Amino acid sequence: MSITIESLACWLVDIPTIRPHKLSMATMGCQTLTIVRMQCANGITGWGEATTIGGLSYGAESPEAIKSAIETYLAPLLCGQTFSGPAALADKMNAHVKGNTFAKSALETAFLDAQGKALGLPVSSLLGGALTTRLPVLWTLASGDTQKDIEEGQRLLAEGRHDTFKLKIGARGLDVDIRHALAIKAALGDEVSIRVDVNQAWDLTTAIKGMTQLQDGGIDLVEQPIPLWDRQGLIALSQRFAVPILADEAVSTSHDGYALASGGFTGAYALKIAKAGGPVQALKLAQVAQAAGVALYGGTMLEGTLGSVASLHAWSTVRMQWGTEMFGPLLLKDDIVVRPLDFSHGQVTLPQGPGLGVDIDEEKLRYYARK
Ligand SMILES: O=C(O)C[C@H]1C=CC(=O)O1
Ligand SMILES: [Mn+2]
Repeated sequence: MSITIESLACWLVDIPTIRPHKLSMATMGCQTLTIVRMQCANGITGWGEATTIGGLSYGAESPEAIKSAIETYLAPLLCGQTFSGPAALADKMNAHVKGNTFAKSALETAFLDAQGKALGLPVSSLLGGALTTRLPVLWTLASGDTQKDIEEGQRLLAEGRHDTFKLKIGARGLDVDIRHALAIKAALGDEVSIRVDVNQAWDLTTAIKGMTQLQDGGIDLVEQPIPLWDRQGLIALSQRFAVPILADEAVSTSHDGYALASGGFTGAYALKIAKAGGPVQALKLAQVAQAAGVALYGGTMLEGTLGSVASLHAWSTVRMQWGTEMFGPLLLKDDIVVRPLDFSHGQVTLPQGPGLGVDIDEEKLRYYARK
C-alpha cells in the first residue's frame, strides 16, 4: 500500500540512565533519543527513533546531526512524496543523501510504522513475518566497578530477569580488565553466559593476549576487540581462537558483511538498525551472514522503546544464534511510550498491534524534549 508523507517533525529527547554506563570510549549518564513523527495522508502517523552512544564517541552522527540531517535535507526530500514501500523510500534517500544511516533508520522506522498501521499489520509482517513473539535479551554490566557489577548480576539472576550478561571492557589496562571479567564469571557461575565488548580498544597484540585469557576463563564471546578498520586482524583472530568473535563496529551494512565473510571471517555479526539505515537495511546484512554461515546477534545502540521495538520486529524474522541485547529501555529512568515492554525470564515480548505496536505518550515527549 502506497503511503504519502505530508510532514515530518523531530525532537531531541534527553532521558537520564539508571546508573552511569561505562564503555571503553564514553560514560553515559543520559541517553538522547532523536524522535521522528511522520504525518501521512489519511490521518496516519508513523513514529521513529535514532540513538547513538556518547555524542560522537561511538559513530559519525551525533543526535544533533541526525536531527539536522532530517530537518534540513531529508524532510524536504520526502514530504509530499508517495512511496509504495520501504524499498522506494530507501532508494530516494540513498539517491540524494550519502551515509547518515542513523537518520535514515529513524525515517525507515517511521515509514514502516505508518505502513503497518495503514495495512493493519505489525511491522514484522512487512519484514517477512515473525518466527517468534518472545526474544532473548541479555543485560550489560557496566557500572565500572567489579563488585557492583557482581551484585547487579546476582540481583537480576535472582529476579529471573536475565540469564546472560555482557561486560564492557577496554577502558582500563589489560590485566585489570581480565581480572574484572574473570571475577564476574567466577561469581555468577558456569551456567551463566558472560560475553565481553571491547569496543575497538585493543591493538592486535593486546587482543591475542586478552583473548587467550578470556578463552581460558570461560568467556563465551568477544565483541569487536580491535579497531573497525582492521578487517584482516579481525579475520585472523576469528580463525585463531575457539572463542567466537562478534563483529560490531566493523560491520554496518551488507557490504561490510560480505567483505568480512569473503575474507574468511568466522563468528557472528551484531545487527543494528542505526548502522545499516533501518530495519529493512539491517536484514540485508542478516541475509549476507546467513548465506556465508556467519551467526547473528540482535544489537542495540541503547535505544528507547521505539527504536528497540523497531529492531525487535526485524530480529523476530531471523534466527538469532546469539540472541539479542535489546535492553535499552531498562537502562533509562523513563521513556515516552504509554506501555513499557514486557521483559521477563531473559526475554522480551514483541508488541502485536498494527505498525510498531507502540503508543507515544505525547505529554512525556513534550516534557523530556530539549527546549
Ligand atoms: O555494543 C555496543 O557497543 C553498544 C551497546 C550495546 C550494549 C551496551 O551496553 O552498549
Ligand atoms: Mn558493541
